[in-house]
Amino acid sequence: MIETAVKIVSTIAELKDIVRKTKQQGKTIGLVPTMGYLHEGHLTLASNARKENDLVIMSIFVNPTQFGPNEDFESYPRDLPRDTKLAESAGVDIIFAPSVEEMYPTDGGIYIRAGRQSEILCGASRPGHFDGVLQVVAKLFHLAEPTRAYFGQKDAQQVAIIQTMVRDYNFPLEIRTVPIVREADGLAKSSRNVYLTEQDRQEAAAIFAALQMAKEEILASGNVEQAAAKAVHYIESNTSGKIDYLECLSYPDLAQINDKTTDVLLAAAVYIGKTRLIDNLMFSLKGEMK
Ligand SMILES: Nc1ncnc2c1ncn2[C@@H]1O[C@H](COP(=O)(O)OP(=O)(O)OP(=O)(O)O)[C@@H](O)[C@H]1O
Ligand SMILES: CC(C)(CO)[C@@H](O)C(=O)[O-]
Ligand code: BAL
Repeated sequence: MIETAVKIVSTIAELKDIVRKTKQQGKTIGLVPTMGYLHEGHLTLASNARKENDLVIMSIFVNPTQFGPNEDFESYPRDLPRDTKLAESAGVDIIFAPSVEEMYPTDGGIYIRAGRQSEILCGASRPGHFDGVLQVVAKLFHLAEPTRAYFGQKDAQQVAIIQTMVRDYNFPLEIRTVPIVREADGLAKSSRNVYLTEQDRQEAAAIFAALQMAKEEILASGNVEQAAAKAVHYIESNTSGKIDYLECLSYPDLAQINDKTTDVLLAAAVYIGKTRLIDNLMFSLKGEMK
C-alpha cells in the first residue's frame, strides 16, 4: 500500500466516477498520458497541466498495442512507487494505472489507423506503432474527458498524428505541447536512457550535437540533403550507433520540403547499443517558428 496524497486509480469505473464528479462541479481536467518511469520531461508536462487545470490526471500505462513483437514491451522500466512520489511533487492529483486487462478486456476487431503522417520516420520502422498510440490515446480521452491533454515535442511525430485525430474526429479538447527537456550535454531525457551503458551514455550526446550542426547548416545554406549527410557522418564517426533515420520534413504535415515550406522537423532515431533513441529539433526556415 502506497501512502500518498496522489490517488492511484486502477479501474475505469473509479476513474469515470471521479471525472463525472469533477465535470459536475464545472472544473477543468488536464490529462498527462505517460508510460511511466518518470523523468523531468514527464514532470514538466504535469507542472504545465497543474498550472492550467483544476484536476490533473496522469496515466501510467505501458501500452502493449504500440509495441512491435520484437520490441521492449516486457523490459520497459516500471516503478509505480517511484513514479507516485515524483508525480506528487509535480502536483498530479490522480494517477490512472490500469492493467492491460482493464484497458483491453475484449477485442472487437475495430481499430484506429493512423494516416499518411505515420508512414515515415518512426512509423516506417515501427509498423502499427501509431495505430496503437491512437488506440490508447483515444480511449484515454474518452475516459478522462480532459479539457487539455499534454504531450512532449520529443515525440513530435506522435503529437502531429494525435493533433490530426483530434481535429478530424472533433475530440472536444485542446492539445498542449512541451519542448524537449534535456540532460546537461543535450541528450533528450527518456525513460529508455536507463538501458544505456556508461559508454552508450557518452556516445548518445552526439545525436543532439549532430542535429544542431545540421540545423545551423540548413539555415545557413538551405541545403537540407548536405546538412543531413554531414549529421549522419558525425553520428557515425562519434558513436558505434546505427542510424535508423535522420530526416528533415515539413511540420506538422510531415511531407517533403518544398518552396512553400516554413516550419520543419529535423528528426533522428539512432540505435546506441541496443537502445533506440529519438530526438528532434523544430524550427522555421523563414525566421522564428509560427
Ligand atoms: N525529454 C522530454 N521532454 C519533454 N517531453 C517528454 C520527454 N520525454 C518524454 N516526453 C513526453 O512524455 C510523454 C510520455 O512519454 P513516455 O512515457 O513514452 O516517455 P519517454 O521518456 O519518451 O519514454 P521512451 O523514450 O522510453 O518512449 C510523451 O508525451 C513524451 O513526448
Ligand atoms: C502517448 C503514450 C502515453 C501512449 O501510450 C505514449 O506513446 C508515450 O508515452 O509517448
Ligand atoms: N514515447 C513513445 C512511446 C514508445 O516508444 O512506444
